[in-house]
Amino acid sequence: MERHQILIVEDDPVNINVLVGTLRDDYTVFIAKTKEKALKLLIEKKIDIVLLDLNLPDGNGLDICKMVRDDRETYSNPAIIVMTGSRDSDDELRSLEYGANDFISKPLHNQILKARIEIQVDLLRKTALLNKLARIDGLTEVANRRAFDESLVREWHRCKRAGQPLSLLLIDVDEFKKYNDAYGHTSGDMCLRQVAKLLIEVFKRASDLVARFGGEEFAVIMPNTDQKDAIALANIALGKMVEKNIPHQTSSVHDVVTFSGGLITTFPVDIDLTAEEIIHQADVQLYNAKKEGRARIMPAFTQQVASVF
Ligand SMILES: Nc1nc2c(ncn2[C@@H]2O[C@H](COP(=O)(O)OP(=O)(O)OP(=O)(O)O)[C@@H](O)[C@H]2O)c(=O)[nH]1
Repeated sequence: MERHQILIVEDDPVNINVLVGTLRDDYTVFIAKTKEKALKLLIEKKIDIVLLDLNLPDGNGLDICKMVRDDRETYSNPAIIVMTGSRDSDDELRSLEYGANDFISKPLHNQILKARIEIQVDLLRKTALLNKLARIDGLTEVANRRAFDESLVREWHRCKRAGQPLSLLLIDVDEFKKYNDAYGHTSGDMCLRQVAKLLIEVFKRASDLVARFGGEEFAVIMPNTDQKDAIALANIALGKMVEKNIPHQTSSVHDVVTFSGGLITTFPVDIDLTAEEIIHQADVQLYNAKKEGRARIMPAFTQQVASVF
């Protein structure tokens, strides 16, 4: 099971010793005795839980709460449990208002502290699972459109910064309406699952993303992939599709299921394209592939377009 990371923000050596002794067997523990060190660790490490003392030598612990909650891009977004010797209910209220998840009074009771931490860990696990499920297509179990949209924007920014090309392949199963009509919707579903499985097998780099783009359309984001490699991979996928030998007797293209692909490679990388424009250009190539007779990949470099939308 995943070992969670806890950051103890506390300057009292006695408290630190007690906390480390209580937690080190079950968690990876980091210690920050100042606000500054805590913020540094929250940038550098993926911290899951912060145990936060309010009175720190260089300021109030609640400043950390506020900064972390206001800037989720910079800091890891941990669960925060405020610990304080104060019995003041205003402190408790303010902690919660500043984004703390829980508040616990000192002196700490080890078992209660551990139980409170476990509640937060359980919530983190459930949230992570929900986030994952919200990005998966139920039928094919590849990334869904939402995950695709987020990934394309993120990867395109990253490739531009790194001066790398990005290739995008849009795939549409040929004459799929006829397939559904001939073999039934359930067979159609099974066919889409097989296409997804095949794409995952071909586009297997950790940075590649295979997604269901909609209906019988799939998309593959290939960061840091030039046109030559992207064409080669797309053609391997098409070859494997034919090899799968899924009968499609009513297709005018082939007697087995095939697909058409529109491929775009951003080149040069510094042009001012939006993610929507990249999709649009891949879609134009997909249209061309269909027009040219289907069961083929139509590649192109991106062209600067005046306005697409
Ligand atoms: N079985 C199944 N069919 C789907 C699903 N999503 C979309 N479709 C079907 O996919 C078909 C797409 O039809 P069209 O857009 O006309 O395209 P096509 O028949 O593939 O024709 P071309 O793209 O021109 O080759 C429609 O009949 C949709 O009902 C799905 O999840 N399961």
